[in-house]
Amino acid sequence: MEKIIVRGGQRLYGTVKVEGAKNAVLPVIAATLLASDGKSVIRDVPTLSDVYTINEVLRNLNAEVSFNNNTIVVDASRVLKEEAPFEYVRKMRASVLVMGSLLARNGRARVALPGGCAIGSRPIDQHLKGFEAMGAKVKVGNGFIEAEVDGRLRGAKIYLDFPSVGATENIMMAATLAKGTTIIENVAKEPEIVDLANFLNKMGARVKGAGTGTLRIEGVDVLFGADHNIIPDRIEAGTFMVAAAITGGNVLVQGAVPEHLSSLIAKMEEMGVTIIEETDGVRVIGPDQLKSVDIKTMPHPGFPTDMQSQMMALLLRAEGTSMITETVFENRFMHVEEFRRMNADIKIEGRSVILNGPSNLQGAEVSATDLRAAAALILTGLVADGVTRVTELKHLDRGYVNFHEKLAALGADIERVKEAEENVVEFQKYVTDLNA
Ligand SMILES: CC(=O)N[C@H]1[C@@H](OP(=O)(O)OP(=O)(O)OC[C@H]2O[C@@H](n3ccc(=O)[nH]c3=O)[C@H](O)[C@@H]2O)O[C@H](CO)[C@@H](O)[C@@H]1O
Ligand SMILES: C=C(OP(=O)(O)O)C(=O)O
Repeated sequence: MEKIIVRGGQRLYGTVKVEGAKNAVLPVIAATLLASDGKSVIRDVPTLSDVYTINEVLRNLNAEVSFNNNTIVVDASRVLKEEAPFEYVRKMRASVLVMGSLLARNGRARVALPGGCAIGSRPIDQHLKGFEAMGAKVKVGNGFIEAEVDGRLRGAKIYLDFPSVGATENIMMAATLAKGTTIIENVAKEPEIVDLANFLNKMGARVKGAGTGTLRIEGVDVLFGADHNIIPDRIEAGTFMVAAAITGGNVLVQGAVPEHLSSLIAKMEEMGVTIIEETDGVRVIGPDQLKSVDIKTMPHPGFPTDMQSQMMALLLRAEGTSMITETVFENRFMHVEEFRRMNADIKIEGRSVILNGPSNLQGAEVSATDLRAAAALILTGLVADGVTRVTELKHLDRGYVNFHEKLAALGADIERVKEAEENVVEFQKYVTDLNA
């Protein structure tokens, strides 16, 4: 088992570069299946386990995929298969995003039912409602969802009950090759939706309205491979912004796009953090004492749920009482118990968490409950007294490239070890301290 070991107490200084966005690249890779002619070239792709998983999904569907130097090339021009098995969907829920493309290209798709996960039940009823409105027959049974259409999908008017990111993406992809025009209302407005729409339009699709509440998609007969650069990862950027602020450091987060981060910037400024927009990114300077604030997660441009646990780490250090309310996922507070192990003064009340700060944080052995919780626990370790060991790093590797190395380059006392190596590392530290 691997662990990250953090020794608290170092302020972070320097520059960190943001990778391409996980949540943009996954739907873009799924969209490459729509091209029956030509290759797609996707650049600035982060080397994350989720990316390797979706590449495997595509290869199993008979697409040719190569991944070198942060660039993916996909040739989906051969006849595609139609099934994404449970082995992939279990590893990564975003595998369901191939459904819209497959249905549009093949007229049939079979994808394993995702099931619940550590942050909530996460149904996909809104995706399926969209496919049905476009003429597909959807059947759920034996752990699979099967969707089939006679001939081509047909343009339709669809209203989403909630601005679901995945449903917006899946239905948008399906609609690109439908006969006629599709209008989707109450759609998600996340920057990753805009990135996907831009890629689809480069492929020859006609998508309008991305970034607003309504999408209008005129179906076309054929789509072609296209060349595309993925947008910077706003959640990775936000995580390093919190790392700078929590340690009272001064860090330039290179590649961070301020317009994608406006709710986070506003909340951090309310807490007393200095944020400076520079030409190539965002500089974050942490104050000596953070102020408490209240936060409510919402669909974009509201405060992102994917920054909730990292902000919780920051609020543990703030003076006074703060409240965080989670409205996007019904069960995204699993990390609270782990924070408690680090002596956090924190309690759950329904869909909210109340924090009384600043907590006198202590290093402890903690377990990552999901991807962002993994990052949040490591951030807490940066300011806790003593040593923090974080396990279950498979979650971290889904969304962060070389997280501990990037933090170490900024001055953190952090390393990643296999369990057997840990004793050796501890011994080396002991000898170094003795000689100091
Ligand atoms: C790969 C990716 O991009 N993941 C992001 C995406 O996930 P994902 O696309 O799964 O998130 P959604 O926006 O779809 O889900 C938001 C809420 O809507 C509910 N819902 C969703 C679809 C549906 O058919 N029915 C339904 O009830 C979900 O259970 C959840 O409570 O957006 C989330 C919300 O910003 C982020 O946390 C994830 O990091
Ligand atoms: C919840 C997340 O991702 P996913 O939807 O892929 O589980 C996330 O990125 O924080």
